[in-house]
Formats: sequence, C-alpha cells, structure tokens
Amino acid sequence: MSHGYGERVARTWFDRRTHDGRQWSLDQLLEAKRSAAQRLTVVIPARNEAATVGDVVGRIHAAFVEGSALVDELVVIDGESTDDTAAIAAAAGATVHRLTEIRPDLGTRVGKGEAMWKSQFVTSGDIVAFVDADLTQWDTHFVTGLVGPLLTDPAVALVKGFYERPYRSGATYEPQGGGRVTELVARPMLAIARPELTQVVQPLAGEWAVRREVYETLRVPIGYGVDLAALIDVADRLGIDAIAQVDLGVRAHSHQSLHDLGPMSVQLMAAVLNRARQTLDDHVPLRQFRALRDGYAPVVHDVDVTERPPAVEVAR
Ligand SMILES: O=c1ccn([C@@H]2O[C@H](COP(=O)(O)OP(=O)(O)O[C@H]3O[C@H](CO)[C@@H](O)[C@H](O)[C@H]3O)[C@@H](O)[C@H]2O)c(=O)[nH]1
Ligand SMILES: O=C(O)[C@H](O)COP(=O)(O)O
Repeated sequence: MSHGYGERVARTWFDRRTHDGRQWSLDQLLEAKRSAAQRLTVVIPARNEAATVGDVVGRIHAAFVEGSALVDELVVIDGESTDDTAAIAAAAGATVHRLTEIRPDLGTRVGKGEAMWKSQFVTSGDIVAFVDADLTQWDTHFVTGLVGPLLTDPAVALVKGFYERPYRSGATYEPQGGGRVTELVARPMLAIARPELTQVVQPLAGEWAVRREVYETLRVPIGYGVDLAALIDVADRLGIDAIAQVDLGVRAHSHQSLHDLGPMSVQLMAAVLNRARQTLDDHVPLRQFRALRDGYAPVVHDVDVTERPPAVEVAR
C-alpha cells in the first residue's frame, strides 16, 4: 500500500469513526444492550497496583454493577502481584483471578497481554472492555464510551479510547507530556508500516473494547504489544471500518521509568514487525496531535528514511 493511499483511507476513517465518549447516555446503552442481547465484561489486568486498583474497581462497580445493569462481569486478573492488589480489588467488588490459577495446563507467562489472553478463559461476556488498573485521572464514562459504538453499531468490532495525557514528575506537571512510547515508538512504527492506522489518536490506549467472537480469533502477544497487535489484526481481518475511537477526555496514570519503557518499546516493535508485509517508502509522514480547546490539531512531519547503498556499490 502506498502512503498516499493509506493517508486517504485514514482521513476518511477518522471522520466516520471518531466519537465523543460521552455521547451515549446510560439509559440509551442499557436499552441497546437489551435489544441486542449482549452481555458485557470489564477486564482489569493488574500487577502491583494496590494504590489505584480499589478506586478503579470500586467506581466501575458502583456505577455499572450495583447502580445499573450495564456490566455483567467485573474481573481483575492479578498478575502475580506482591502487594495487596488482589485483596483490595476483591473488597472493591471485582471477581479476582490469579494469573497462575487460570488454565495452568497452558503454562504461565508474565505480562499484561498474558493476563488479557487468559481472561478469555474465565469470562463470558459478548463484549469485553479492558481498563488499566493504574489510572489516577479518569471517570466512569470510560466504560460507557468504550461500549457505545459496539452496542449501537453491529459493524464495529473494536473501540479504542483516546484522551489527553498529562505527565507528572514530582511536583512538575506537563499538561500534554505523557505517552512517551506512544510518541517515540508506536506512532513512528505505524507511520512506517501501517499508515492507514495513523489517525488512531492513542494507539497504545489500555482502554479499549472488543467483541469476544473477534478477539478469540486473534493471536495475543504476552506483553505490552497486546493493544497494538489487536488494532492491527482487526484492521487486517475486518478492515479499519470495523474500528472506532472515542474521545474520553483526560487520562493520567502512574509513569514507568524511561528504562522500563525500553522493553515495552521492543515488544511494540516486535508486534508491528511480526505483522509487517510491505517494503518501506523513502518518506514517512509522521502524524502528531496537539490538543486544542475544542479538538485536536494534527501536525504531520515528512520524515526522510532514504537509505544510501553500500559505498562499494557506488560508481567511483
Ligand atoms: O505484567 C504485567 C504488567 C502490567 N500489567 C497491568 O497492565 C496495565 C498497564 O500496564 P502499565 O505497566 O501501567 O503500562 P503503561 O506504562 O501504562 O503502558 C501504556 O502502554 C502500554 C503499551 O501499549 C499499554 O499496554 C498500557 O495499557 C498503557 O497504559 C496496568 O493495570 C498493569 O498493572 C499486568 O497486569 N501485568
Ligand atoms: O503509553 C505510553 O506511551 C507509555 O505508557 C508511556 O506513558 P507515559 O510517558 O505517560 O509514562
């Protein structure tokens, strides 16, 4: 696919499949859920998130398990935490499964993707929404926003959340500085290999939802490549029109150190390269987004990735 074609496809997709995550009321979704006879599962992968998992589980439980019938299963997959994550999540209302106890016959690998893959063996909802456990700034409309397109449009198979991402370092606060791996790895990789997906505003968002019947047919990387892999695989399998994205406002989470983001980056690049099937163009349009008061401004850099031939092959 040439980049010009990918760009056009991406632009058309953005206009058609980008939604405001608050556009669906709870009543609307409950009605859509009833008439489509869909059951909803929320899965929260968590490893050592004692500080935040109680808030994430507790608020989703209060709004959609206790307060309404939107969520049928609220599950935390505890990835071998050494803190009180499991007990806190259970007290807040989640059904907690320890990763090692799910289908032990399949062996256990450590990673976020492993938790999400194994969650399929202990849940049964027709729609599965994933939410990270380390959120510090978020709200329960994350859940309604993610399931909105799936409950109201049968053509949609996967929904990605997007948001502004503040970055906090001690007392210093950077309104839009978060998402270092997104900016330095995910976006460039997509720009090179998958231009049709470059209008996905937050390709690494941990908040996304998918139809079980689709997800269960996909390969799942055991680590952080899980989110990007699902995006690419659904686009390949069903076309990008089966993907929607919803604006969820602002999201903040706990930050990993730069060093910890190295392995994450490797997992992401591996997920893309494992799915690569094209030769590179000389120029790669890299799209970035600046948040404005009333939307987002894309900024496109034309990155030169031309390669020189070996010097011995150059005529002297
Ligand atoms: O072995 C692990 C590692 C992480 N997690 C959980 O997965 C979620 C996200 O992990 P985190 O380490 O906080 O990742 P981030 O630094 O937040 O990474 C961002 O970028 C990743 C790469 O795409 C995405 O997978 C994440 O969802 C996204 O938030 C959290 O609830 C973790 O507790 C596990 O369950 N098991
Ligand atoms: O999504 C990302 O890019 C990584 O998780 C890093 O995010 P951060 O820069 O907000 O810590």
